[in-house]
Amino acid sequence: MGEVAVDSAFIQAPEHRPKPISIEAEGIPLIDLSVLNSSDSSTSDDDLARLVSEIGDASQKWGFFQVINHGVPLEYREKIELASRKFFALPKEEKIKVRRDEVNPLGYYDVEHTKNVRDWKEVFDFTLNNPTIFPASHEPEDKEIRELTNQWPENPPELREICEEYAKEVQKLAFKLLELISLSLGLAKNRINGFFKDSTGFIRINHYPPCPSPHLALGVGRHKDAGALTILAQDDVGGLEVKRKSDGEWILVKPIPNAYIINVGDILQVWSNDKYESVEHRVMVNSEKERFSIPFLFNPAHYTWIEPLEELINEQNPSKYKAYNWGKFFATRKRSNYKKLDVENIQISHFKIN
Ligand SMILES: O=C(O)CCC(=O)C(=O)O
Ligand SMILES: [Fe+2]
Repeated sequence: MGEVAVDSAFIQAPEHRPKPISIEAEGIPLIDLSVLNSSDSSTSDDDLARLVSEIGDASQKWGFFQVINHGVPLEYREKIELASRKFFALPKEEKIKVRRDEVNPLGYYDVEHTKNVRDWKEVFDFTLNNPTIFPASHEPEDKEIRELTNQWPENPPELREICEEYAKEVQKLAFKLLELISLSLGLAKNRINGFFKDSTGFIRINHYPPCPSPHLALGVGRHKDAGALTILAQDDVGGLEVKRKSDGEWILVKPIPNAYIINVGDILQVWSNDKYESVEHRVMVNSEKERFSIPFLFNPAHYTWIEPLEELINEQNPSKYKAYNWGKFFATRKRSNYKKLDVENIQISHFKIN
Protein backbone atom coordinates (compact mmCIF):
# COMPACT_ATOMS: atom_id res chain seq x y z
CA MET A 1 0.00 0.00 0.00
CA GLY A 2 1.41 3.40 -0.97
CA GLU A 3 2.56 5.40 2.03
CA VAL A 4 1.62 8.71 0.44
CA ALA A 5 -1.82 7.78 -0.86
CA VAL A 6 -3.50 10.28 1.45
CA ASP A 7 -2.85 13.96 2.00
CA SER A 8 -0.53 14.65 4.94
CA ALA A 9 -3.34 16.50 6.77
CA PHE A 10 -4.94 13.10 7.49
CA ILE A 11 -1.85 11.37 8.82
CA GLN A 12 -1.90 10.50 12.51
CA ALA A 13 1.24 10.61 14.66
CA PRO A 14 2.67 7.06 14.90
CA GLU A 15 1.46 6.53 18.49
CA HIS A 16 -2.13 7.30 17.48
CA ARG A 17 -2.33 5.09 14.40
CA PRO A 18 -4.62 2.05 14.50
CA LYS A 19 -3.06 -1.26 15.40
CA PRO A 20 -3.04 -3.90 12.65
CA ILE A 21 -4.98 -6.31 14.83
CA SER A 22 -7.94 -5.09 16.84
CA ILE A 23 -8.99 -6.60 20.13
CA GLU A 24 -12.61 -7.59 20.40
CA ALA A 25 -12.41 -9.77 23.50
CA GLU A 26 -14.15 -8.67 26.68
CA GLY A 27 -16.23 -6.13 24.87
CA ILE A 28 -18.40 -3.43 26.36
CA PRO A 29 -21.49 -4.56 28.34
CA LEU A 30 -24.73 -5.41 26.52
CA ILE A 31 -27.86 -4.33 28.39
CA ASP A 32 -31.42 -5.44 27.65
CA LEU A 33 -33.92 -2.58 28.17
CA SER A 34 -37.08 -4.66 27.65
CA VAL A 35 -38.12 -4.03 31.26
CA LEU A 36 -38.75 -0.39 30.32
CA ASN A 37 -41.03 -1.17 27.45
CA SER A 38 -43.13 -3.97 28.85
CA SER A 39 -46.60 -2.65 29.49
CA ASP A 40 -47.76 -5.52 31.69
CA SER A 41 -47.59 -5.20 35.44
CA SER A 42 -45.34 -8.23 35.80
CA THR A 43 -42.33 -5.90 35.77
CA SER A 44 -41.20 -5.85 39.34
CA ASP A 45 -39.26 -3.27 41.26
CA ASP A 46 -36.51 -5.88 41.40
CA ASP A 47 -36.25 -5.96 37.61
CA LEU A 48 -35.91 -2.20 37.49
CA ALA A 49 -33.37 -2.18 40.32
CA ARG A 50 -31.31 -4.79 38.45
CA LEU A 51 -31.37 -2.70 35.29
CA VAL A 52 -30.37 0.45 37.16
CA SER A 53 -27.45 -1.35 38.72
CA GLU A 54 -26.32 -2.76 35.35
CA ILE A 55 -26.37 0.76 33.87
CA GLY A 56 -24.47 2.13 36.87
CA ASP A 57 -21.81 -0.60 36.69
CA ALA A 58 -21.33 -0.14 32.94
CA SER A 59 -21.11 3.66 33.27
CA GLN A 60 -18.52 3.31 35.99
CA LYS A 61 -16.35 0.52 34.57
CA TRP A 62 -16.54 1.33 30.88
CA GLY A 63 -18.32 4.63 30.25
CA PHE A 64 -19.79 2.71 27.27
CA PHE A 65 -22.45 0.03 26.80
CA GLN A 66 -24.79 -1.29 24.11
CA VAL A 67 -28.56 -1.58 24.52
CA ILE A 68 -31.10 -3.88 22.89
CA ASN A 69 -34.92 -3.86 23.16
CA HIS A 70 -34.62 -0.10 23.48
CA GLY A 71 -38.01 0.80 22.04
CA VAL A 72 -36.83 2.77 18.97
CA PRO A 73 -38.70 1.17 16.05
CA LEU A 74 -36.28 -0.37 13.54
CA GLU A 75 -38.23 1.19 10.69
CA TYR A 76 -37.07 4.71 11.64
CA ARG A 77 -33.47 3.65 11.74
CA GLU A 78 -33.66 1.88 8.39
CA LYS A 79 -35.23 4.92 6.78
CA ILE A 80 -32.61 7.39 8.02
CA GLU A 81 -29.80 5.03 6.97
CA LEU A 82 -31.20 4.74 3.47
CA ALA A 83 -31.82 8.48 3.08
CA SER A 84 -28.29 9.21 4.35
CA ARG A 85 -26.79 6.87 1.78
CA LYS A 86 -28.68 8.72 -0.94
CA PHE A 87 -27.48 12.11 0.31
CA PHE A 88 -23.79 11.21 0.58
CA ALA A 89 -23.90 9.53 -2.84
CA LEU A 90 -24.72 12.91 -4.45
CA PRO A 91 -22.00 14.82 -6.30
CA LYS A 92 -19.93 17.14 -4.13
CA GLU A 93 -21.44 20.23 -5.85
CA GLU A 94 -24.85 19.21 -4.55
CA LYS A 95 -23.70 18.48 -1.02
CA ILE A 96 -21.83 21.74 -0.59
CA LYS A 97 -25.04 23.66 -1.25
CA VAL A 98 -25.85 22.88 2.40
CA ARG A 99 -22.28 23.21 3.63
CA ARG A 100 -21.77 24.52 7.13
CA ASP A 101 -19.61 27.57 7.79
CA GLU A 102 -18.55 29.73 10.71
CA VAL A 103 -21.94 31.45 10.77
CA ASN A 104 -24.10 28.34 10.50
CA PRO A 105 -22.45 25.25 11.96
CA LEU A 106 -25.22 22.92 10.70
CA GLY A 107 -25.41 20.93 7.48
CA TYR A 108 -22.73 19.20 5.41
CA TYR A 109 -19.04 19.29 6.21
CA ASP A 110 -16.00 17.31 5.07
CA VAL A 111 -12.95 19.00 6.55
CA GLU A 112 -13.37 18.40 10.26
CA HIS A 113 -10.27 18.08 12.41
CA THR A 114 -10.03 16.19 15.68
CA LYS A 115 -6.99 17.13 17.78
CA ASN A 116 -5.62 19.05 14.79
CA VAL A 117 -5.55 16.07 12.41
CA ARG A 118 -8.09 15.84 9.61
CA ASP A 119 -10.73 13.10 9.90
CA TRP A 120 -11.38 10.71 7.00
CA LYS A 121 -15.13 11.39 6.88
CA GLU A 122 -17.93 13.63 5.75
CA VAL A 123 -20.83 14.59 8.04
CA PHE A 124 -24.31 16.05 8.04
CA ASP A 125 -25.46 17.72 11.27
CA PHE A 126 -28.94 18.85 12.35
CA THR A 127 -30.23 19.97 15.73
CA LEU A 128 -33.11 18.38 17.65
CA ASN A 129 -34.74 21.76 18.26
CA ASN A 130 -35.10 23.94 15.22
CA PRO A 131 -34.03 26.66 15.74
CA THR A 132 -31.58 26.06 18.58
CA ILE A 133 -30.50 28.96 20.78
CA PHE A 134 -26.74 29.20 21.05
CA PRO A 135 -24.08 31.81 22.00
CA ALA A 136 -23.09 34.06 19.09
CA SER A 137 -19.39 33.59 19.88
CA HIS A 138 -17.07 31.67 22.15
CA GLU A 139 -15.84 34.92 23.78
CA PRO A 140 -16.78 34.74 27.49
CA GLU A 141 -17.75 38.43 27.66
CA ASP A 142 -19.94 38.34 24.55
CA LYS A 143 -23.50 37.81 25.86
CA GLU A 144 -25.13 37.81 22.43
CA ILE A 145 -27.09 34.72 21.48
CA ARG A 146 -28.41 33.60 18.12
CA GLU A 147 -30.68 31.06 16.52
CA LEU A 148 -29.13 28.13 14.70
CA THR A 149 -31.32 26.84 11.89
CA ASN A 150 -31.08 23.48 10.15
CA GLN A 151 -30.15 23.40 6.47
CA TRP A 152 -31.89 20.72 4.43
CA PRO A 153 -30.77 19.61 0.99
CA GLU A 154 -33.12 19.43 -1.98
CA ASN A 155 -32.19 15.79 -2.37
CA PRO A 156 -33.25 13.36 -1.22
CA PRO A 157 -36.48 15.31 -0.60
CA GLU A 158 -37.60 12.95 2.18
CA LEU A 159 -34.44 13.51 4.25
CA ARG A 160 -35.87 16.26 6.45
CA GLU A 161 -39.00 14.44 7.56
CA ILE A 162 -37.14 11.18 8.12
CA CYS A 163 -34.48 12.90 10.21
CA GLU A 164 -37.04 14.77 12.30
CA GLU A 165 -39.02 11.60 13.01
CA TYR A 166 -35.91 9.66 13.90
CA ALA A 167 -34.75 12.41 16.27
CA LYS A 168 -38.06 12.30 18.16
CA GLU A 169 -37.86 8.55 18.66
CA VAL A 170 -34.25 8.57 19.84
CA GLN A 171 -34.94 11.50 22.15
CA LYS A 172 -37.52 9.37 23.98
CA LEU A 173 -34.85 6.76 24.57
CA ALA A 174 -32.40 9.48 25.67
CA PHE A 175 -34.78 10.69 28.40
CA LYS A 176 -35.33 7.11 29.61
CA LEU A 177 -31.59 6.58 29.82
CA LEU A 178 -31.10 9.83 31.72
CA GLU A 179 -33.68 8.61 34.25
CA LEU A 180 -31.89 5.30 34.67
CA ILE A 181 -28.55 7.05 35.04
CA SER A 182 -30.02 9.44 37.57
CA LEU A 183 -31.39 6.52 39.61
CA SER A 184 -28.03 4.75 39.32
CA LEU A 185 -26.38 7.77 40.97
CA GLY A 186 -28.85 7.49 43.86
CA LEU A 187 -30.78 10.56 42.68
CA ALA A 188 -34.46 11.10 41.94
CA LYS A 189 -35.52 9.71 38.56
CA ASN A 190 -36.11 13.14 37.01
CA ARG A 191 -33.15 14.94 38.60
CA ILE A 192 -31.30 15.47 35.31
CA ASN A 193 -34.04 15.69 32.67
CA GLY A 194 -34.85 19.37 33.31
CA PHE A 195 -31.45 20.51 31.98
CA PHE A 196 -32.54 19.36 28.50
CA LYS A 197 -35.59 21.58 28.15
CA ASP A 198 -33.90 23.88 25.64
CA SER A 199 -31.50 21.17 24.52
CA THR A 200 -28.63 22.06 22.20
CA GLY A 201 -28.49 18.39 21.20
CA PHE A 202 -27.93 17.36 17.62
CA ILE A 203 -27.70 14.37 15.36
CA ARG A 204 -24.67 13.81 13.21
CA ILE A 205 -24.70 11.51 10.23
CA ASN A 206 -21.15 10.25 9.62
CA HIS A 207 -20.03 8.81 6.30
CA TYR A 208 -16.58 7.23 6.20
CA PRO A 209 -15.57 6.53 2.59
CA PRO A 210 -13.07 3.72 1.88
CA CYS A 211 -9.57 4.99 2.67
CA PRO A 212 -6.45 4.03 0.66
CA SER A 213 -4.25 4.26 3.78
CA PRO A 214 -6.30 2.98 6.71
CA HIS A 215 -3.13 2.30 8.71
CA LEU A 216 -2.21 6.03 8.71
CA ALA A 217 -5.53 7.87 9.00
CA LEU A 218 -8.60 7.66 11.24
CA GLY A 219 -12.29 8.26 10.49
CA VAL A 220 -12.45 10.24 13.72
CA GLY A 221 -9.34 10.79 15.81
CA ARG A 222 -9.32 9.93 19.51
CA HIS A 223 -11.70 12.15 21.48
CA LYS A 224 -14.26 12.26 24.26
CA ASP A 225 -17.79 13.45 23.62
CA ALA A 226 -18.25 16.86 25.23
CA GLY A 227 -21.99 16.56 25.88
CA ALA A 228 -24.01 14.56 28.40
CA LEU A 229 -24.92 11.34 26.62
CA THR A 230 -24.41 9.85 23.16
CA ILE A 231 -26.72 7.30 21.53
CA LEU A 232 -24.97 5.89 18.49
CA ALA A 233 -26.28 3.74 15.65
CA GLN A 234 -23.48 2.04 13.70
CA ASP A 235 -23.90 -0.11 10.61
CA ASP A 236 -22.50 -3.63 10.22
CA VAL A 237 -19.01 -2.61 9.00
CA GLY A 238 -17.42 -1.83 12.37
CA GLY A 239 -14.53 0.50 13.17
CA LEU A 240 -15.42 2.21 16.46
CA GLU A 241 -12.81 1.58 19.13
CA VAL A 242 -13.11 2.42 22.82
CA LYS A 243 -10.18 2.88 25.16
CA ARG A 244 -10.68 0.29 27.88
CA LYS A 245 -10.41 1.93 31.31
CA SER A 246 -8.84 -1.10 32.98
CA ASP A 247 -5.70 -1.20 30.81
CA GLY A 248 -5.87 1.55 28.18
CA GLU A 249 -6.21 -0.94 25.27
CA TRP A 250 -8.25 0.07 22.22
CA ILE A 251 -11.23 -2.32 21.99
CA LEU A 252 -13.34 -2.71 18.85
CA VAL A 253 -17.08 -2.26 19.49
CA LYS A 254 -18.73 -5.18 17.77
CA PRO A 255 -21.67 -4.21 15.57
CA ILE A 256 -24.89 -5.79 16.88
CA PRO A 257 -27.89 -5.45 14.56
CA ASN A 258 -30.42 -2.87 15.81
CA ALA A 259 -28.49 -2.18 19.04
CA TYR A 260 -27.48 1.31 20.18
CA ILE A 261 -24.12 2.18 21.66
CA ILE A 262 -24.46 4.49 24.64
CA ASN A 263 -21.65 6.52 26.10
CA VAL A 264 -21.28 8.87 29.01
CA GLY A 265 -20.05 12.29 27.89
CA ASP A 266 -17.96 14.90 29.69
CA ILE A 267 -21.01 16.56 31.29
CA LEU A 268 -22.08 13.36 33.04
CA GLN A 269 -18.53 12.92 34.22
CA VAL A 270 -18.69 16.36 35.85
CA TRP A 271 -22.26 15.98 37.19
CA SER A 272 -21.27 12.67 38.78
CA ASN A 273 -18.08 14.25 40.19
CA ASP A 274 -15.96 11.64 38.33
CA LYS A 275 -17.95 8.60 39.45
CA TYR A 276 -18.67 8.03 35.77
CA GLU A 277 -16.04 8.75 33.17
CA SER A 278 -16.28 10.04 29.64
CA VAL A 279 -14.07 7.60 27.78
CA GLU A 280 -11.87 8.17 24.76
CA HIS A 281 -12.90 6.58 21.49
CA ARG A 282 -11.87 6.75 17.83
CA VAL A 283 -12.93 5.34 14.47
CA MET A 284 -10.85 3.17 12.15
CA VAL A 285 -11.48 3.22 8.43
CA ASN A 286 -10.82 0.47 5.92
CA SER A 287 -9.73 0.31 2.34
CA GLU A 288 -12.71 -1.60 0.98
CA LYS A 289 -15.93 -0.63 2.65
CA GLU A 290 -17.61 2.66 3.33
CA ARG A 291 -19.20 2.96 6.76
CA PHE A 292 -22.10 4.97 8.19
CA SER A 293 -22.82 5.88 11.79
CA ILE A 294 -25.43 8.13 13.35
CA PRO A 295 -24.70 9.54 16.81
CA PHE A 296 -27.41 11.41 18.72
CA LEU A 297 -25.50 13.84 20.95
CA PHE A 298 -27.70 14.87 23.86
CA ASN A 299 -26.71 18.23 25.27
CA PRO A 300 -28.36 20.58 27.77
CA ALA A 301 -29.50 24.19 27.20
CA HIS A 302 -26.69 26.62 26.33
CA TYR A 303 -27.25 28.61 29.57
CA THR A 304 -26.62 25.57 31.80
CA TRP A 305 -23.74 25.87 34.26
CA ILE A 306 -22.12 22.47 34.56
CA GLU A 307 -20.80 21.43 37.95
CA PRO A 308 -20.99 18.36 40.19
CA LEU A 309 -24.58 17.78 41.40
CA GLU A 310 -24.82 19.01 44.96
CA GLU A 311 -26.33 15.77 46.29
CA LEU A 312 -23.19 13.95 45.17
CA ILE A 313 -20.66 16.07 47.01
CA ASN A 314 -19.89 16.32 50.70
CA GLU A 315 -16.91 16.79 52.98
CA GLN A 316 -15.49 13.35 52.20
CA ASN A 317 -16.11 13.77 48.49
CA PRO A 318 -15.68 17.46 47.69
CA SER A 319 -16.47 18.93 44.30
CA LYS A 320 -13.74 18.19 41.78
CA TYR A 321 -14.77 20.86 39.24
CA LYS A 322 -15.43 24.57 39.00
CA ALA A 323 -18.69 25.42 37.23
CA TYR A 324 -18.49 26.15 33.50
CA ASN A 325 -21.01 27.46 31.03
CA TRP A 326 -22.04 24.79 28.52
CA GLY A 327 -22.77 27.13 25.59
CA LYS A 328 -19.38 28.85 25.82
CA PHE A 329 -17.57 25.56 26.33
CA PHE A 330 -19.17 24.03 23.25
CA ALA A 331 -18.66 27.15 21.12
CA THR A 332 -14.96 27.09 22.03
CA ARG A 333 -14.67 23.39 21.21
CA LYS A 334 -16.40 23.85 17.85
CA ARG A 335 -13.87 26.48 16.76
CA SER A 336 -11.10 23.95 16.58
CA ASN A 337 -13.13 21.76 14.23
CA TYR A 338 -12.77 24.35 11.49
CA LYS A 339 -9.16 25.24 11.71
CA LYS A 340 -5.95 24.01 13.10
CA LEU A 341 -5.36 25.98 16.27
CA ASP A 342 -2.02 26.31 17.98
CA VAL A 343 -3.54 26.00 21.42
CA GLU A 344 -4.86 22.87 23.09
CA ASN A 345 -8.60 22.43 22.67
CA ILE A 346 -10.79 23.26 25.68
CA GLN A 347 -11.26 20.26 28.03
CA ILE A 348 -13.15 19.63 31.27
CA SER A 349 -9.76 19.05 32.90
CA HIS A 350 -9.23 22.83 32.60
CA PHE A 351 -12.01 23.26 35.19
CA LYS A 352 -10.65 20.66 37.58
CA ILE A 353 -10.05 21.85 41.14
CA ASN A 354 -6.35 21.14 42.03
O1 LIG B 1 -18.62 6.51 13.96
C1 LIG B 1 -18.60 6.15 15.12
O2 LIG B 1 -18.75 4.97 15.45
C2 LIG B 1 -18.37 7.13 16.25
C3 LIG B 1 -18.38 8.58 15.85
C4 LIG B 1 -18.06 9.49 16.98
O3 LIG B 1 -17.43 9.14 17.94
C5 LIG B 1 -18.53 10.89 16.93
O4 LIG B 1 -19.04 11.32 15.87
O5 LIG B 1 -18.40 11.59 17.99
FE1 LIG C 1 -17.60 10.51 19.63
